[in-house]
Formats: sequence, C-alpha cells, structure tokens
Amino acid sequence: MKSVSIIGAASGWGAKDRRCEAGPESLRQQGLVPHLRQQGVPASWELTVRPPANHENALTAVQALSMTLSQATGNAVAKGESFAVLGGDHSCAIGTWSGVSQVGGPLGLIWIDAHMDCHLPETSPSGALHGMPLACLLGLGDPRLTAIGGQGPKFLPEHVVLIGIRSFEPEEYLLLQQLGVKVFFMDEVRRRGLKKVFQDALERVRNRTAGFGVSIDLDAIDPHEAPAVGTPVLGGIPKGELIALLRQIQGEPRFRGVEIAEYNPFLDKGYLTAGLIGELLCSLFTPQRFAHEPYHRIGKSVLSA
Ligand SMILES: NC(=[NH2+])NCCC[C@H](N)C(=O)O
Ligand SMILES: [Mn+2]
Repeated sequence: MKSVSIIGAASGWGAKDRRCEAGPESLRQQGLVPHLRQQGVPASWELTVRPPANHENALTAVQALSMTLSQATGNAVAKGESFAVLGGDHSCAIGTWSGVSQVGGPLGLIWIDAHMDCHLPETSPSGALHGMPLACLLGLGDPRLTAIGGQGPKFLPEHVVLIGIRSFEPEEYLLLQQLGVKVFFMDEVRRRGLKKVFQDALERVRNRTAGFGVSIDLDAIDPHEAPAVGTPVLGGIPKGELIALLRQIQGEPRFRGVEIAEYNPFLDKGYLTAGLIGELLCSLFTPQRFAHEPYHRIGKSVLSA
C-alpha cells in the first residue's frame, strides 16, 4: 500500500478572509494523523508550507507558497507516495498540481467545487487569487503563477472535469467552454445523481492519462454539512454521497492524491467540517478491509480529543 504524505498548505493570501491559513495547523492539533493511522491509513505529516514572512503583496505570497508546495507534491509522487494537501484557500491548487504534473505523463483532474475558480486577473470580480487557480493550471493568468513547475498548461482541457458548480461569473464559464473543459453543474448532479456524473468524470480523467488527482473545495459540499468555508453556497453535494463514491478510487494505482481546500477552522460548528475532512481522507485512503467502520462514527471520533 502506498504511504500517504500529508502536506499542509497554510495559504490565506488567496482570499479576502485570510483565516484559512490556520486550517492545516488546526487539523494537525486536532489529531488528524493519529486518527488516520487508527483507520489503517499509513499517513504521516510531511510538512506545512507557509507564505514567506516578507512578501510584497498577495500575488508574491501565493507565488512563493506555490513554488514550495509544487516541490513537495512533486517529490511525494516521484517517491511513489500518495499525498493529501490540506488547505488553506484554494489558490494552493496552483502549487499542488503544478508539482504533480511534472512527474510521469499527462495528468487528469477532478475539480469538486461550488465555484469554477477559473478567472483571469482581468475578469475576476474580487481580484482574489482563490478564484483563479484553475485558469492558471490551464496555462492562463499571471505569468508568475503559470510558470510554476515549468512554463505552460499543466493539464489538457479534455483531462479536466468540474463537479458541483452552482456559483460562477459568465467570463469564467466562457473561458472553460472555449477551452473545452467539461462542467457538471449542481443541477445535473441533482438530476442524474452524483454516481453517474462521477462515473463520467472518472472516464475522462482516466482516458489517455498517466494518472489523475482530485481537488476538493469544501464549499462543494452542502454548507449544512461543511460550514467552515469562507464562500458557502446553498444546495451542495450531500457529503455521504461523495464519500461513498471516493471510495471507488481507493487503491487505484493511477490515483495520485487529493487536495482538500478552504477549511477555515474559525467558522466550524463543533467538529463538523474537521470531521468531514477526516472522513473524506478515510474514504480515499483506508484500505477496504478496514471499511466496516461506519463513516458517521469516524467523523465523530476524529478530532474530538
Ligand atoms: N475558492 C473559492 N472559494 N473561490 C470563490 C470565488 C468566488 C468568485 N468567483 C471570485 O472569483 O471572487
Ligand atoms: Mn474553489
């Protein structure tokens, strides 16, 4: 079984509310790693990547963090390990996937999110970098961010799929359409069921790729079940459905790793969102023989120390 390298990404400069930067340290202190090990996941906390103390602005902070993060994920994959990047605002995706994409052949990406995060600096309504990482990974945006892990796009558009989208601006959707990236809106998830949509997504990211990854923005999940996010949008994916489907990927050799972003510990209700992060990780990494433990109990026991 591959060991799982946990990488904290203390990124906060990508969002207006910077408090996601406390996310990784909070999860660590809440005992996430011992919990994972108890559930049969060979996880260890590799490092926490932080922005440098001295930086000119949000962009240079995100740039520096992304460069370090890309080396960390690249190293983990090159060593044959799985990884879980724990954010941090979603601008961490620039570093995470720029690093992974440097190892092996073409990479697929399932992007599970309420938002598209596919703005250019010129189209963004907020100017916030956590609204732009997907565009960067597709090779568009500020050159200081698109150059991380090597110039140019890190994914081909046909290898990227978005799921759960229900809040976006027309410009970012137009961009995705022009590139030919598949978007499964929340409407379609409701109409056809997450299971079918997820199957379609897996087919795309497995087709003519050497491997694939999953980026989960916690705001994809319904805010009743994942309240600790800065930009909640009602009507999200029920967590139980997502957990059941992620289970399918467990043990698949081509699955490279996961990123879970936008956890703001100051907004959690009890341990609801922290526990959910534990459940998501267990669904991806707990070997099947441990699977007898009901997920709702896992969620409760995690992090209650
Ligand atoms: N990762 C996120 N939570 N992104 C929210 C982005 C919201 C909006 N589309 C913006 O660019 O400002
Ligand atoms: Mn996002």
